Amino acid sequence: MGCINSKNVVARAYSPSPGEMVISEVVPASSKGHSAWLGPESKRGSEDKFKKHASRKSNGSSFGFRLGLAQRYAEAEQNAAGWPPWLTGVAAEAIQGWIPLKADSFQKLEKIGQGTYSSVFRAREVETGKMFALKKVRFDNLQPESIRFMAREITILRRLDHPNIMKLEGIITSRMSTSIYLVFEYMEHDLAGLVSRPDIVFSESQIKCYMRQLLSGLEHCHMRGIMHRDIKVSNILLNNEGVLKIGDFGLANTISTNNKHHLTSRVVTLWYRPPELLMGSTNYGVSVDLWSVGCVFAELFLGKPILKGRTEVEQLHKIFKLCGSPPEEFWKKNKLPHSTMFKPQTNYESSLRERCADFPVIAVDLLETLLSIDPSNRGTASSALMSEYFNVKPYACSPSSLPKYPPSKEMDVKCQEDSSRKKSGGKIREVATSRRQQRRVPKVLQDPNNFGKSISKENIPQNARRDDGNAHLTKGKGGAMHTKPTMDAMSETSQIMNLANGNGYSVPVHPGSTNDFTWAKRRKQDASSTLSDGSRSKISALDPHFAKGTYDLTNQRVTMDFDPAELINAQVNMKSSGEYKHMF
Ligand SMILES: Nc1ncnc2c1ncn2[C@@H]1O[C@H](COP(=O)(O)OP(=O)(O)OP(=O)(O)O)[C@@H](O)[C@H]1O
Repeated sequence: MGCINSKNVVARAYSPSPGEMVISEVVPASSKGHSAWLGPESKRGSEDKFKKHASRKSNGSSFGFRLGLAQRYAEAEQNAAGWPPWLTGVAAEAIQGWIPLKADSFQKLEKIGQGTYSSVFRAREVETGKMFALKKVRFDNLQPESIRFMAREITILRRLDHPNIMKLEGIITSRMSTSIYLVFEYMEHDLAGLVSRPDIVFSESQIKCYMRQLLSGLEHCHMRGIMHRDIKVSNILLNNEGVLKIGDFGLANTISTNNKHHLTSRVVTLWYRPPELLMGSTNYGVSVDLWSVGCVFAELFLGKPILKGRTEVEQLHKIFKLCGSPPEEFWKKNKLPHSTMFKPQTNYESSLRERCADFPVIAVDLLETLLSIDPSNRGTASSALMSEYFNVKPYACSPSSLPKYPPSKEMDVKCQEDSSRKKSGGKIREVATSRRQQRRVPKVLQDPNNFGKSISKENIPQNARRDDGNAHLTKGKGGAMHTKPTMDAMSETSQIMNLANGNGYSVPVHPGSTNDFTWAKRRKQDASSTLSDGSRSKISALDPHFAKGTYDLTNQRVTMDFDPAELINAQVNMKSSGEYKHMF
């Protein structure tokens, strides 16, 4: 093993062929360079050793022993490179061939993004002055499943290499650290920020330009066997050169080719979630992303989300009203877990063409395909790119001709909304308070350790709440009130537990909502309600039951048996221990 000095090195993954696990190389950041690195040589050394062990014909136990030794050797090598043992111990493949970047190589600037389970900061690389985005991912380093879940985002990002996919430049951590920052190129905007600006109206050729880039990035993901599972405007980033990149692979997963593996249906942010997931499908494919792309496409024209449900029931109701309720064959063919519960008694005709009367007809043709209730009718990213929409005038403009906007992010929009709310004062606060009270009543959380036993939000220990310590109900982008992440994650967990346990289905119903989904309300089996911020994804490494319902990249079933409240507790403690305070 060579001398290792991680200072000022960047870790880059080479372009693997489709489906191949990434083996990466590490190169010095600059010609001024710093000493040796854990480069191909040293990696090759360990691989050769491994092969030697593996190729020798020996009995099973001896092979297992040697394999264990090889893994330990690789782990020790990674620890020596500066990776923390809690990471190398459970997710060595995610960081294979890379060296951690050092925190003091970056000057942390302002916060530019607040995801449900991450905070994103703008940062300047000290040596080059170049801007980067640092995403601090929340997870619990004491829980292997939580680490593995977080590492999955890294492994997936390293599998991808395309101009329209956010590139992972490196990872900041250290042997002593309990946290991780993912280092990305800095992007000035996200599509949520641009779409919600009233002064920005996209032209047809601009929309085509964005859509072409979005579909190209997605085509690459799908061809590499990855489904994103959280396509939405705030996960679509843009730089000042007009280049669009798909970001946030926190919920991404590999495509299950043989349909043997059950995937979780608790993915994709509500407003962008396809009907099959709302109805509990567990053997879906890349078409879930195409539905979300359809929602984004419509939002580019409308300037606001096309399907803004406040609950899962309402979301599905809105979908059927817009796209038409599916024919009888659909229900027979798809056999979705909750179809009997969600099958509407009234048949709806599609109202998409009326609703999109102002869009170009050719755009609605593509939109109709993407927003097909039946996933098999949505086509693929490649077929969308080849559709007539892109082959008629006005053609897509070139990215470089797109106007330059002042930095606009989802977070900026939220801040503006917050400050204008504050300015407008008491009246709105009153309304908000009464809405909050209204919502608090039915919000009952299932104790994940005790099926059927309900615990109210107020009973959740203070220190199990998220470190931002904000009020638990805030106003979302679209104005809908929503619960804060911990509550979301825990309520999500309880629902998953309900389903997994065959406890029936807690149909989420918005109090006082007047939608005509009475058939769903009638089937409600308890008072639980999932009130979501439809613009936020909700599952993460802090939600063990998400991991439970999904597969890691080695297709191993993930099992977990710990209490999410404890897990969150542990994380709060970890944060307050201050080990990392010196860093930023
Ligand atoms: N490379 C980047 N450059 C600039 N801003 C970024 C970058 N990556 C993320 N952001 C900003 O941070 C926000 C949150 O990032 P991201 O979606 O990766 O986090 P998340 O926790 O998964 O969010 P969510 O819960 O909304 O899915 C983005 O919407 C975007 O505004």
